[in-house]
Amino acid sequence: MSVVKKEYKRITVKSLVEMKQNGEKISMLTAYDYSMAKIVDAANIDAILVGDSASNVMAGHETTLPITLDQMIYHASSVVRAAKRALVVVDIPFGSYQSDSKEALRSAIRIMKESGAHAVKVEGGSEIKESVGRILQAGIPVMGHLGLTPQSIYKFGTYTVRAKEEEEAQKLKDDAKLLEELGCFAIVLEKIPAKLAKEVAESVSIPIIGIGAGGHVDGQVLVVHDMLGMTHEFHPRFLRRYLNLYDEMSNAISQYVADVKSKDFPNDEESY
Ligand SMILES: Nc1nc(=O)c2c([nH]1)NC[C@@H]1CN(c3ccc(C(=O)N[C@@H](CCC(=O)O)C(=O)O)cc3)CN21
Ligand SMILES: CC(C)C(=O)C(=O)O
Ligand SMILES: [Mg+2]
Repeated sequence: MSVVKKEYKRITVKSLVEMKQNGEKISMLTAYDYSMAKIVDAANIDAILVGDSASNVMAGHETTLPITLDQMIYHASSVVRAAKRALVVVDIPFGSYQSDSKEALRSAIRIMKESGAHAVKVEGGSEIKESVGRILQAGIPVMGHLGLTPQSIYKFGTYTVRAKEEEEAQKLKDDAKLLEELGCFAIVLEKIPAKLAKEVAESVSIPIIGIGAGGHVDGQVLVVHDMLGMTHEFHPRFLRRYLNLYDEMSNAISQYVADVKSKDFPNDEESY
């Protein structure tokens, strides 16, 4: 009997750029652990984001600020072991790239070396251009992130739609151009008007991946726990829920508790 090994064609940063050129939309979801990443990868997702939203979803923090570089590397290495096909992108966490470009490069190198991921993502535009440039010079692909940038939540105070006013919209457009010129392979645009996101997507040649940025961009990203309905208290307008896993899991776990209490579990067939 011959063992047929399943062949996967790895998605690369180049594949994503080609997908934009061919008008094929890019699908991206987060994952923070091996079991979830296995499922996401096997469903033919194009890219997996090891988001610093792990700070909220995995660790229960109020914001993305507390998660550390070591913790991101732990999540990323678990995801990399599962992902056979998807491109794996890792958020550099707050505090690991803002001080200076050397620190930024050191953080990016640690992520690439210790997790085996394929690219990093950073929040911001002109403020971090030296850091982005330096990481790119080392041969590490960088994804940008503009619009609602959760690592600077305390500067804004709210998670409302960004760049509704002309001045902020113009800065966002300039930042997108700058990130493209620096050599970023893609940009996430979070929670901005669809019209502005469309303009940006049409003005740059690198893929624009939206979350709450409308349908006229090159791809979409969501937090996987949100679209599966595990974070049932979170319901922004941009979120489409494909399952209500919170309810399904609650019911299953309640049933297990009841079965143990009533001595229904385990039965003879489940015993030795
Ligand atoms: N589970 C989860 N999903 C995410 O998409 C996500 C995280 N966590 N953590 C990091 C950031 C934070 N993000 C957010 C947070 C809040 C809204 C939001 O729309 N919140 C309110 C509205 C707030 C307002 O208008 O003032 C809402 O409608 O739920 C959007 C994206 C996106 N990221
Ligand atoms: C929401 C996405 C884009 C993200 O940055 C994250 O999950 O951390
Ligand atoms: Mg993030």
